[in-house]
Amino acid sequence: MSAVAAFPSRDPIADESSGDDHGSIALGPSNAFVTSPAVQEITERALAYLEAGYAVHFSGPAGTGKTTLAFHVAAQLGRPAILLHGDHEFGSSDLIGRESGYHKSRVVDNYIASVVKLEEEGRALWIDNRITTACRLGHSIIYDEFNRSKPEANNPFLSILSEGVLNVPGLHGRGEGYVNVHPRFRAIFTSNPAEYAGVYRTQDALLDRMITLPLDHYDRETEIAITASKSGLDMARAARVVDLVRLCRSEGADPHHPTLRASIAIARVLAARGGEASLRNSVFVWSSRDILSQSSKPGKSEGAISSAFVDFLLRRLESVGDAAPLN
Ligand SMILES: Nc1ncnc2c1ncn2[C@@H]1O[C@H](COP(=O)(O)OP(=O)(O)OP(=O)(O)O)[C@@H](O)[C@H]1O
Repeated sequence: MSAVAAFPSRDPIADESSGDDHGSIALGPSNAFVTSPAVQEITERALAYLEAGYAVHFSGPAGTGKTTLAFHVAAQLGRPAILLHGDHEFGSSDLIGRESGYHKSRVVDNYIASVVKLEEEGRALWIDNRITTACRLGHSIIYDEFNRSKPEANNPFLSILSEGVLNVPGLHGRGEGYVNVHPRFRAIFTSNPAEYAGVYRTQDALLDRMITLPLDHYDRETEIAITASKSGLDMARAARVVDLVRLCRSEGADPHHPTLRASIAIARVLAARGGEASLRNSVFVWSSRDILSQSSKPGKSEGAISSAFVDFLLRRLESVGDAAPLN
């Protein structure tokens, strides 16, 4: 376990700025962030691509640590970051900006007493949205679950990522129709697999403009370290919890459920209520049954995890004691 160390220091979101920067946040490292060889390796690959000027995309099933990793990597870039969550109601204007009202000014020129000149100027007001702000100021964008937005809403990224230019149609009339992307602008995307509910298939042209790093569930050691760090449970009991959840993934109908979130949830209950991670502790038994059966897909009987199945796995785990994990 010594290879897995907690990343020291402050909270992930250290500072929230306001004003012109449209909600950029200053990111710092988190006390609870766990780094392990697996986490370090993927972080280094992502940073290498970002530093070379590419956008990075973490794709993978739910609960594989994509969002947490995106924040961690963005923090290493040392720039303010803007967070966006994919949303099927987004249109491009939600990302790049929109007209907002009308600015009217009236000039009365009575410099020469006998001549009164009236000039009226009208101009639509433009409000930058988050992508435009990030492009102008060279901030980083974390676009979480970007494929929950309709593909056409994400079209502004096509020219940003290939030509370094953001096309802002609303500003065309006043000679500002294009924003040159600041050289320090970077984008980190995350996505869930296309077969998930509420997720759109991404246009190939956009995928072609980013470097995709597929994430899977972390190795056992990393999952134990994260579970212990997020719950406050000791490593030995966190290991039992993680073994149960991993066994459930490998023996159950869905290799992606339950996730690390279930390990963290069981571990938190155990940390709060106390007792060992064994069949002899009713807290461990009922929390495992409740949390693992919740983690099966709601409304779907196929792949559902029954209490009887959880009990069966608990007995298997008990039978090996502290011996090598079953999975
Ligand atoms: N390196 C890490 N250190 C500490 N906690 C972590 C780490 N990686 C993941 N976690 C924790 O694991 C859980 C799942 O991680 P996260 O939300 O990043 O996954 P995700 O892949 O983005 O999930 P989803 O696709 O469902 O949004 C969270 O509670 C998160 O805090």
